[in-house]
Amino acid sequence: MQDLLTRFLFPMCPHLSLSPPPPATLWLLLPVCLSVGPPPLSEMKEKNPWHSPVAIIITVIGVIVIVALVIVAVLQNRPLAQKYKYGIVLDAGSSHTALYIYEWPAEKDNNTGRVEQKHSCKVIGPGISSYASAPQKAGESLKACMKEAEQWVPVKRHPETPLYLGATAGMRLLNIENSAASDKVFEAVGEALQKSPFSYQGARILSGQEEGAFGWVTVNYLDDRLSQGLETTGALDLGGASTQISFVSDQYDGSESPSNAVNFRLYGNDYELYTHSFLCYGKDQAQRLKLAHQTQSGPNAVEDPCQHPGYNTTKKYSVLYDSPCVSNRKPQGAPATFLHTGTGNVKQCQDVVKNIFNFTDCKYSQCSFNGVYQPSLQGPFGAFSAYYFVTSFLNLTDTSVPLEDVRKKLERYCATSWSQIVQEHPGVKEKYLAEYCFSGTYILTLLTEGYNFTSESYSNINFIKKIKGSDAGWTLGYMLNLTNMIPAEAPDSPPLPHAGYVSIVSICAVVIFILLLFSLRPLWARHCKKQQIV
Ligand SMILES: O=c1[nH]cnc2c1ncn2[C@@H]1O[C@H](COP(=O)(O)OP(=O)(O)O)[C@@H](O)[C@H]1O
Ligand SMILES: [Ca+2]
Repeated sequence: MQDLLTRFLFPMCPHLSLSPPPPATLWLLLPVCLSVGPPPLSEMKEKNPWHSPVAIIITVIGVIVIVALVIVAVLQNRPLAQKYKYGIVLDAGSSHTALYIYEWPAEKDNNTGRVEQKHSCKVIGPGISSYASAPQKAGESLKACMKEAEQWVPVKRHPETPLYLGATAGMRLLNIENSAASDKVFEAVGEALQKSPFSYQGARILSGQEEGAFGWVTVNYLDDRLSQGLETTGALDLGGASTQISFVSDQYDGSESPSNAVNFRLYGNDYELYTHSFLCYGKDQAQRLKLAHQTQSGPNAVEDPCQHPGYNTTKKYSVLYDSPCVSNRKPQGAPATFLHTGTGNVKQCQDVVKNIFNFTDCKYSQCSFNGVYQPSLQGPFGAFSAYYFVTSFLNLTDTSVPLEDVRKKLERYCATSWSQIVQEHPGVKEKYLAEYCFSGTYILTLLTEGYNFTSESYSNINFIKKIKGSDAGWTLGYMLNLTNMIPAEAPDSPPLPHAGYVSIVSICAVVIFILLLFSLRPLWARHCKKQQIV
């Protein structure tokens, strides 16, 4: 460009200098060149054309315009001090409650992948359904985490921050068992949350379908699959009282078993999701189902292949049967307690676990278990919550390891004596330690026999806890839905990023300026000639 100027424009005004100026000053000389004609020959020696008022004014204006253009371009593109919005969701699960704080840039709500988990807080104590006989305590238990949330959300954002509480299978079961008690727990929890400075939006029980579908939304949102219209990931959630499976299958259009269909239109794409929640098939209730089955044959003692050899505990029948999942199976004339001992045999454990599933009744073209329709599995799956806790403890999260090797590893673990297990894991709660052998076996049985994962499709499962720093679970999907943060249609975006737009406008301005100079060239040539003649 500068070369062009030197070769074509500068010679137009030979009166300005005998030799071309350095390239950097060429641009500044242009307006001067244009504004001042060559002075009469008589004046050439005494009057410097640079001192003409018109030249000075035009030079100053030119410089101001260029500087303004650069400032505008720079200011427009500087990273803005980001403002954030917040949302809080309490996951009132059967075993415990957890609080999640989400954060997203205030101006860009609609952009996918923008909402992130800022903080989480684990409520001390059991799940809210365990407070049926003392509901006030359910409300009190949340206070510490609510105080923590007040520290994490900036004070000026408190009144506009929505706060939701969603309860899952623990409260579903309490509601079945004693709906008055469940109402009282919600009352107490509502009272406690209303006292917080946040915008409390209510507490309710999620349906199993919602729990499954919002888990699927979370996983796919965090993976940016929804906004980009990519193939989706299925979601497998294992809780304490229920378990969910959700995925998109080409085979499923909702016509067979419509009750399993959830339809979404997200970012301009339609999704027909298959989802099912199995109440009582979370790992804690599944353990009860299994024990209920085992106690049928001999009510005084249970020799359990799913417990480690040397495990020996006395358990209360009243505790085991205190759940609608098993309450109708209590053996007649059962004693108050039974002796629970371990033999540590995975193959036998698998057989006992299989007893809690019904694989025979199916009125559809195909089923998972208990007569529930399930289309053929498709695509990758993210398995979270207790799927992750158990497989990570057992070092079984690597699904590229053949299923046979996974089973062998589990066999060795279960056959280890209880005293050795306790000794090797001093920091792990005994409640969890006592159940990993069962939970590992249950997970493998549920996946392979229940959902029909094969040795090949098993490797499509990813055991995950977090995706890009946010926990996998239903809470984020629930909040995105309630705050309308995922648009049904893809948001229109400008064809060019801002920096590109500014650059192109600047280049165009310069090109137009140069073309203008070229078009004026003959005029100037004539003008210069005239001056010389005079
Ligand atoms: O560190 C852990 N190790 C093993 N299991 C865990 C750990 N933390 C949580 N869990 C289990 O994860 C499950 C979480 O279930 P949740 O309380 O969400 O029930 P829900 O989803 O059925 O309502 C429970 O079975 C709980 O015992
Ligand atoms: Ca859960």
